[in-house]
Order: sequence, then structure tokens, then C-alpha cells
Amino acid sequence: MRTVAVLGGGIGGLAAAFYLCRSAQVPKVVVLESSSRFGGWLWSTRRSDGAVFEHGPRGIRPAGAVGRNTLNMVDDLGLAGEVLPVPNSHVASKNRYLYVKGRLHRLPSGISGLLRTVPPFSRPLLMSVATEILVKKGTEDDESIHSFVSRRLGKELADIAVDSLCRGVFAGDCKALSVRSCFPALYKAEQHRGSLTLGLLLGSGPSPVVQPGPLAQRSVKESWAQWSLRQGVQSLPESITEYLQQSGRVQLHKEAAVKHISPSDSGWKVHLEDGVITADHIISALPAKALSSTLPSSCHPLIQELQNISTATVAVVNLEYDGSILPVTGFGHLVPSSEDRGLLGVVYDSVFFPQHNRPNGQTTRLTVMMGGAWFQEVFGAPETVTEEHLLAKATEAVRCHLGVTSSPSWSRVAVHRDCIPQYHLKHFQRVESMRSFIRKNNLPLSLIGSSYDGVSVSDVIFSGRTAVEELLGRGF
Ligand SMILES: Cc1cc2nc3c(=O)[nH]c(=O)nc-3n(C[C@H](O)[C@H](O)[C@H](O)COP(=O)(O)OP(=O)(O)OC[C@H]3O[C@@H](n4cnc5c(N)ncnc54)[C@H](O)[C@@H]3O)c2cc1C
Ligand SMILES: C=Cc1c2[nH]c(c1C)Cc1[nH]c(c(CCC(=O)O)c1C)Cc1[nH]c(c(C)c1CCC(=O)O)Cc1[nH]c(c(C)c1C=C)C2
Repeated sequence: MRTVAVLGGGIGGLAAAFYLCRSAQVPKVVVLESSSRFGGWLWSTRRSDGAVFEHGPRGIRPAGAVGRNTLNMVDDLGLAGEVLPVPNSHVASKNRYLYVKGRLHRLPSGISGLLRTVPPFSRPLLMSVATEILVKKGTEDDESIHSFVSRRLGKELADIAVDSLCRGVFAGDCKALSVRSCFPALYKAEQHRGSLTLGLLLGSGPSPVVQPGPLAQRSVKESWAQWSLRQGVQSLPESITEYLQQSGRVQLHKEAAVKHISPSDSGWKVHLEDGVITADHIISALPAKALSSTLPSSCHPLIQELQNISTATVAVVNLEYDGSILPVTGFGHLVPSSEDRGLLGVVYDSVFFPQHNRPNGQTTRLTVMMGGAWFQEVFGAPETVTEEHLLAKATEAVRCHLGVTSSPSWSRVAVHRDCIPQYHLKHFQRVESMRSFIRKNNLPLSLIGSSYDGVSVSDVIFSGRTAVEELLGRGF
């Protein structure tokens, strides 16, 4: 193996290059990114007065093998001193709200929250959990998240809590999303233990082994719920880029859109606007549809499956208000689709990362997220909606949901087109069939990134690591 081309310089592509770089087996790695910056959706605005605003992910979870793996990477990059942890005991970890029937409801937490009837729910959650153990195992190989939760925990929880949760993670519709691909732990719990409750208590099968490094050990000791970085999450791709540049083995190309790839004697030819690169192997960290448009027609079945993976567009509106204006404190609130189809939720950024507030004077930073699977229906085509309209809708939601009548002192509107893949029913089959096509045809191609095996930052980083391990052998 002489050259590996990594297509796409989002966190997935950078992570793959990072792991390739740690092996002596590949002398040359080329990363090709179409835009003018690396990092993809990890995108932070650092204002000159010190305030930081996130336009994409804002918190990364430390839990599980993939969470530990990311913290190990942070250690290796020398970024541990920059980490801003939010412990489970923090008010932002304990308080999450739903906006239902015109008012905010705190989601139940702790044992007492399970025992009592907590509005907007009409019975104690413990009753749903207790009866769940008796529900028979499903017989389908996949099911929508809504159907799965209705069947096991009741329709009310599916309609309100799970509908909102899917909007707050996938910006998607729980009636269309696959439980097997979006929440594999729930699917496996039912398969292995016959019940979610038992699966959560007893575990539901093996998960990848990742030894915790110093930071991951600290995260357990201090019981972190999520973390960010002092200068925003964008510091992570920036730090990887620096590491890759220092390695001397990685060529990083910005404004290098991949137009087409064609097979060659020893692997691939990668066609750019202004030249061709040859590579023995390609790791694609492109969104599925972007990859489909670059593949040769000989890859027809793969192209078809890639095109079947749809995506959601999200409008992200960052707002800054003078003073401390929130009537409640917590992570934020979600809005079920029955309440407002276009308004997904509001994040109370300044509650969990006050370090990102401007240092002088009290301010409140909020992020309103809109659209998702409902974008077209509510706002029309993404290219036609105006920033003024989105800002007006966002500030109206803050007024109506949180009683904030003042105008924001600063705002920023962005429409993130096709930013979150939607793992619809039978997504697992689509991914299996793509990888089987690649295997059967001996294509020197790996598929990584948020389109396939999980959308969180840590899932995507782990997909880069797995691809490199498969390419170079375990323990590379
Ligand atoms: C609003 C929002 C909030 C989120 N919140 C969280 C959160 O709180 N926690 C969390 O863990 N995750 C969160 N996520 C999810 C996470 O950020 C993404 O799933 C992840 O960043 C995707 O990384 P990626 O590398 O797979 O894709 P991308 O970031 O999309 O990277 C793909 C790259 O490929 C490039 N590209 C496209 N076409 C070409 C081409 N032809 N040639 C070359 N390059 C090309 C693109 O420019 C891009 O840089 C959030 C995502 C969004 C959008
Ligand atoms: C309102 C829209 C969105 C909010 N965040 C996202 C959207 C679309 C995107 C997003 N949020 C999370 C992830 C990663 C998932 C993971 O596995 O780590 C992504 C892609 C984290 C997250 N956010 C919420 C939950 C329950 C989670 C899962 C992990 C965790 O429990 O922390 C809830 C939530 N998201 C948003 C709000 C306002 C909100 C709840 C109050 C914004």
C-alpha cells in the first residue's frame, strides 16, 4: 500500500487520516476537501471579544467505547487541558424540557420522577417501564422507532418523548427512522434480553473494547455527561490538521472537490477540477450522495444504495441576549412535532458552557434549531428561505416558549443543507448490501462518516478508526 486518498475533510476524513498516520504501513496519505476549511459540521465562531458560538455540534458524550476512543484521541493530540467537562450533577445534565401545549415541562429524572405522574405524561413512567418487561419480543428485523416504543412502552411516550428525542438527535421523524440503526442499543436489548429494562440492567451483548486513557479515566471518575473545548469544538479538527501537517506524510488539500473517480490498474484515479491523483485505496468520508455522484457507472448497485440514504436540512440560529434572561435553567427544550412541526428545539448554550460567554457582562447564548425532516414542508426549498424569516421565527419561539421579550444583541443564521443523514427503515440492509458489493468486487474502497454507522462525532471518528484497522490489520 503506497497511497491512500481520503475523500472529505470533515471529522470523519480527518480521523481516518489521523489513524493512518500512526501506522508506518502507508507512506502517503492525501486528504481532499472541497470547501475552504477542514472540519465539516464542526464549526465554531470565535468572536473578537472572546465569545464562542457553535453552528454544529456543541457537546460530545464521553460514554461508551466510541466516547472513550474520542477522549483517547484528545489525549494524543495534547488537547486535554482545553477540555470543558459538564458533569452529570450539573443542572444542564439534570434538566431537559419539553414544550407541550404551550408550556415547558421538565423531563422526569431520578427515582421520584419515575414514581410520580409528571405532566405532560398521564401516568408514572415506572408503570410503562414495569409493564415493558412483559411485552413480547418483536418479530421484524427492523421497525420504526415510533412503532417500537409504542409497542413496548406505550403510544403516549412514543408520541411525545420519543418524537422529540428523534428531533433533538436526528432532526428526524420517529415514524420513518429505524430503531435498529438509530438506537442499536434498544434494538439489541430487545433481541438479547427480550426487554429494554432487562437489557439496560443486564447488558445486551458485546461492544468494542477501547482501553480508557487518562482523560477517559478522568471522565469516569468525575462522571462527565458531555464535554467541549475552550475555543469551541472546531479546535478538534484544527488540532488534527496540525498533527497531520507535522507528520510530514499527509498532504492536506482544501478547495479540492472530487469530481469523479475511475478504476486504474493499481487502484483508483481521483479526478479533481485541475488534476488527477492516483491512489491504491480510497477511504470515502463524503456524505453518501456526494460519493454516489463521483463513482463510475460500473458501481451501479452501490450508486443506487448511496442515493437511497436521505438527509435532513437544519436551520441553526445562534442568539445572544444581554443579561440573564432564562426563566428556567437546563440543557434546553425540545418541541414535539404535534406542537410545531418546523421548530425542533432550543439549546441553552450559556447554561452548560458559560466559559463560551463573552467575559465582560452577563449574557445568555441560545441556539434555535428548525426544519429537519419538516424543512421543505414548513419553509420551502432551502435556497429560497431568507435569513430574516428564520431569525424572526427563532426569536418568536424564544419569546413564546421562554417569555423573552427583548431583542437579541447578536445573531447568526445558517441553513445547514443535508447535514444529518436519516437512517430510515432497513438502513442496516442498505449498508450491508453496499459493503458486500465492495467486498465481492474487491474494490479498494472504505465507507466512513455519518451516512452509515452513527451520526455522533464519536461514532464518526470511530468509523474512521475501524476502516483503518480493517485496511491495515488490527493493532496497526
Ligand atoms: C446542527 C448539528 C448539530 C449536531 N450536534 C451534535 C452534537 O451535539 N453531538 C454530536 O456528537 N454530534 C452532533 N452532530 C453530528 C455531527 O456533527 C456530524 O454527524 C459529524 O460532524 C459528521 O461528520 P462527517 O465527517 O461524517 O461529515 P461532514 O462533516 O459532512 O464532512 C464531509 C466533508 O466532505 C466534504 N465534501 C463534500 N463533497 C465533497 C467532494 N465532492 N469532494 C471533496 N470533499 C467533499 C464536505 O465539504 C465536508 O467537509 C450535529 C450535527 C449538526 C449538523
Ligand atoms: C433540536 C435539534 C437538535 C439538537 N441537537 C441536535 C439536533 C438535530 C443534534 C444532536 N444532538 C446530539 C447529537 C449526538 C447524539 C449522540 O449519540 O451523542 C446530535 C447529532 C446530542 C443530544 N441532544 C439531545 C439528546 C437527548 C442527545 C443525545 C445524547 C445525550 O443524551 O446528551 C437533546 C437535545 N438536542 C437539542 C436540544 C434542544 C435537546 C434537548 C433539550 C438540540
